[in-house]
Amino acid sequence: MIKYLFYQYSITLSLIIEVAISIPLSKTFNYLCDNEVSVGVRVKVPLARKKVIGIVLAIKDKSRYNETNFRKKREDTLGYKLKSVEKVLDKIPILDKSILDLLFWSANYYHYPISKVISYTLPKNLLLGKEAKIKKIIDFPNKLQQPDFQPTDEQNIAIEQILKSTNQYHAFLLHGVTGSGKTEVYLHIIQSMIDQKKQVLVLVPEIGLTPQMITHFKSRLKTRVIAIHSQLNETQKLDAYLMAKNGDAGVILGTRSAIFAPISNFGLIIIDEEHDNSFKQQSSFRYSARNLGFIRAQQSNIPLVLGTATPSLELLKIAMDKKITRITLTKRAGGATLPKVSLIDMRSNTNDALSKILIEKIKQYLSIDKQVMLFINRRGYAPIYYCTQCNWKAQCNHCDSTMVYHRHINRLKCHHCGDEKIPEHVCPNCTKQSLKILGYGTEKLEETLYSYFVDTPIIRIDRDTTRRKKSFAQHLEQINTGKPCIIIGTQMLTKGHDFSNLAMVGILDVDTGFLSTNFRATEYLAQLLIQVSGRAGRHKERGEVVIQTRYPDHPIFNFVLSSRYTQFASQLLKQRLSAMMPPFSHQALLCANAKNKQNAENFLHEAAILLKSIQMNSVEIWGPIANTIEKKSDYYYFNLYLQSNNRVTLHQILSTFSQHINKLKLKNKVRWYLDIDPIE
Ligand SMILES: Nc1ncnc2c1ncn2[C@@H]1O[C@H](COP(=O)(O)OP(=O)(O)OP(=O)(O)O)[C@@H](O)[C@H]1O
Ligand SMILES: [Zn+2]
Repeated sequence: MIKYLFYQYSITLSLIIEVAISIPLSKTFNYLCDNEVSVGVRVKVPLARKKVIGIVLAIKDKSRYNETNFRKKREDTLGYKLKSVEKVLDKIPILDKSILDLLFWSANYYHYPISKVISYTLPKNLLLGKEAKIKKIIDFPNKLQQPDFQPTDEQNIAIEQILKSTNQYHAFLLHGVTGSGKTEVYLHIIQSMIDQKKQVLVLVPEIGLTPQMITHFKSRLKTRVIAIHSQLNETQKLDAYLMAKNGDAGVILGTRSAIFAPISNFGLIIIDEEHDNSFKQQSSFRYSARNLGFIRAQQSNIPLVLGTATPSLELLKIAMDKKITRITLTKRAGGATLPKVSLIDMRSNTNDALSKILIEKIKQYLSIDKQVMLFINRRGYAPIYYCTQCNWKAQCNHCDSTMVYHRHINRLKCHHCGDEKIPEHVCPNCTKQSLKILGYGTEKLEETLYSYFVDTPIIRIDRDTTRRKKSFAQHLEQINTGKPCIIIGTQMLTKGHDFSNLAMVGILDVDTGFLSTNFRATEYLAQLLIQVSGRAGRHKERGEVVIQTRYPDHPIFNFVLSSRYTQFASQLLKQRLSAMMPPFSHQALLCANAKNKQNAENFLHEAAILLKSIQMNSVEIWGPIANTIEKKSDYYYFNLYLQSNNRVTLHQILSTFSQHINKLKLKNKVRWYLDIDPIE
């Protein structure tokens, strides 16, 4: 009798639930569940012969079962027999409604399966079924340290204006010149949120910026500050996730993936260095954390502040359209002025990395105990290893690219696939002993500088010298002592850093930016030049910037020399408008790659035919076109571009396409992906 009652009880509670499982499958699965269950909790379910963890996405049938329709309901729409959930792992949902809304929105917009979106955004330990419990809570309270200055008038206006719009969606572009003290504005608005018991999410582009930003925030804010980024171990990741979720952390600071952090009492989102490309993920789930910032702020009905000295054309356009409020900080804080910028014409200079004028200037600044930074965006010793007799070049066997010589390991390395080899001694083509290196990378620059400045510390910061976990932080510490030194910096050093004794910046090699086929290259170059220049002279004495170039007549320099980024950007916007390119139109990219070149290209031909058959006026299709680097790691890459003035139409065509993609004959012979709002 007892058994019978139990049986009946469980029948009356059986529900059909939809579950997302973190396996590389795009679809979701239906299960029967006999227990109380809510959307967003984890469940353990049978799949094939395994037991796996999944997240409940929906309760599909709320009507409870009775014996008459019991048999019918145990099958799903395709007639498959449903299996039962083995265990419900959580009482409180791991993903609450607000975060699920964001994940569904993202899956839909990026045409990426919801199960994969979830497994990308959830800490691994949760996906493995571990208990949702904090192991080590971050220390609090912090030792506070107030600054010895008051906000400037411009900063005060910015703070007031933003604080007027709390408790509602409102997007602000905080456009402040380099060194204008945007961080100070952030700190004031964050503290005001904390006082109202709200949590704040802060996104920064570069992982290297997080430790110093965390220290700075901890010294100023009366709240627990936590970091979310890829260098945390799995326990730390779970702890951070849960501290954000349960409200223990007042500030959640992280790189792009932190946009998916669960936040219970959301008050504000800040995205620093909004223009930076690292907010767009360039593999698997190709989302833009900056664009999702807008969606998340709208869904949570809170303000969004995007700060930068060099706004992206996207943001300048929506500022023109009055969809975002632009606030400007026109002066450097604390009395500093913008640096003096000059050009050095390198056309008469042969192959030397450093012009004589630049070497003289470095000497001058070091002699008055200042620091100097040289920017070069190429790591390794030399980018080309070639034969002076027959012009043979060391190429990667797997990619369409030359191999870069790295002296400290005496290897040629491919920067695309990571392949390495010992350099040949004789030319493999003409067998002569006439092999040489050409060009400069950070390693060779370091060596050259040593020959001129024997006693000066040289700090090289690139991916090779910062591979170890704490090495970047150690280098920064050394710079922050303020002692005279020469810093060799790559892209990693361009953003956000505030070195108080850095007086001069030399920009050695940006000319490759003029040769790029990407229509955004000039925009990026202008941003890079202004950002790198912006590291000089941020405190008191005016700094100096010297740019070496073989294209001194390029119009971009007119603007950069006089720090007129906005005017330059408006010109670029006009060009984009007349060509109807983004941000005046919307793009998507279908990329296919395969070991067999023909398959990759033909798959896109098939795809183009399918897309054209969907009949959407106003969507243009171009391609297939071979990728700029056609072969990477033995795979051939081809692109098909879709463009439309109407975002909705573009997404409709992509949805229909996704539903019919199984019809494409070559589908299983290629790897393919969709990239929405591509930037490369
Ligand atoms: N009101 C102020 N008075 C004096 N100094 C200030 C003031 N506000 C900020 N500063 C100082 O000015 C320097 C630059 O500030 P911050 O790093 O925030 O600039 P930023 O706007 O983020 O620049 P970038 O875009 O180049 O990163 C910092 O050293 C900061 O302490
Ligand atoms: Zn390679």
